[in-house]
Amino acid sequence: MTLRIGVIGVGMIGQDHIRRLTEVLSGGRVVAVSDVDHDRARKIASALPGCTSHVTGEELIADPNVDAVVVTTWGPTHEEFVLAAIEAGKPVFCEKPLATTREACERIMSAESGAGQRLVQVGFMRRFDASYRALKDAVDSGRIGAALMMHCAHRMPEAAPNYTSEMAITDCLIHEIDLVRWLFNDEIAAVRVLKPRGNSNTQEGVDDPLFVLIELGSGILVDVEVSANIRYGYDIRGEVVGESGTVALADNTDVVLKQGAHYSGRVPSDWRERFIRAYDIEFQEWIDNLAANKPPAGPTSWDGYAATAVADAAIEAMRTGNRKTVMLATKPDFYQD
Ligand SMILES: NC(=O)c1ccc[n+]([C@@H]2O[C@H](COP(=O)([O-])OP(=O)(O)OC[C@H]3O[C@@H](n4cnc5c(N)ncnc54)[C@H](O)[C@@H]3O)[C@@H](O)[C@H]2O)c1
Ligand SMILES: O[C@H]1[C@H](O)[C@@H](O)[C@H](O)[C@@H](O)[C@H]1O
Repeated sequence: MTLRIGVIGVGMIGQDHIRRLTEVLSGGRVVAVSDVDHDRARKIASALPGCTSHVTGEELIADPNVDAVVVTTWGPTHEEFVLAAIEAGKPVFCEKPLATTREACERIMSAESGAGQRLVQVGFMRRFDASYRALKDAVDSGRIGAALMMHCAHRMPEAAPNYTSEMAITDCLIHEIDLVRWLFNDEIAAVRVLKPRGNSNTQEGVDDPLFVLIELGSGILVDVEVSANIRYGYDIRGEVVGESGTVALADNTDVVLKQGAHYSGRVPSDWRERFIRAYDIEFQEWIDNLAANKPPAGPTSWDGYAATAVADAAIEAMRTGNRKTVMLATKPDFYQD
């Protein structure tokens, strides 16, 4: 059976996901699209066989030909579409963030648990990345002893013109927030945000880079550099320091060139290149689970909530310069593994 998928929001990542669902993966087909930019939606639909363009996301969700929904609109609009999909009883894959406030995430969790079935998966694709999975295997194997610290870097070559200091947290750091919760199977207890000397490549009024210190419940400390305008490429780094060894993500280059007494490799140009396989695996597993009538097995609404709650705390920490404790609700039984 082919899963008939509707995509709401056909901008950069929406189009990239449509490409993979159409050209790379099996078992799914994009049958409907929608975007506030109606012309863009119509254009995308006309290039896909048997695809309808809907004027609103709600119309798309109500379309009886749509079995499952992908939400790739701007963050503040995610809540309404995720809630509408839950209301319609349709599985929904929502790009990060699940929603932009913790209250909105709570409303989603309450609607989903009220519906009595897991319908939501959040697009934290690093959990599906081969390098991060190998990093987790190494940590879980105990070969480096207990993990004590982690150093991360989230480096982008050039921020979009609408980039703000808050987006460094809600759009970028949110990946590390989810990642360390998953990697160490623990919740984040507190966060601090420091502002190093500013990068002169960055727009006036934007704090870039940021240096973030995350404390996990177990006492593991994680530092994250978020650099939005580092020019040389899109570079995602991570090294876990254990009691008797370290394990780090390797550089993602296919070859190392040695020439003229130098060696070099490729640095990805953006997230599409760096995580291309992770997104493929994320979506193939999502389709396969739904086709087998199983609930989605990726990041849940609880994960989306926890990440947004930590991001809220980090924004407050950035504003005040102080350490901010993270207050999480009790994890509902519905989301216990
Ligand atoms: N997981 C990742 O690595 C990753 C990468 C990029 C983007 N994202 C997330 O995906 C989402 C989209 O990002 P993007 O870079 O594609 O942005 P984008 O601006 O390129 O595309 C967003 C699209 O949504 C449309 N849209 C906005 N509000 C809408 C609404 N109410 N109804 C219908 N359409 C609407 C816009 O017109 C636009 O076409 C964001 O939440 C972003 O954080 C995740
Ligand atoms: O929206 C993008 C995307 O989520 C990328 O994965 C992340 O590295 C970028 O920082 C962010 O701006």
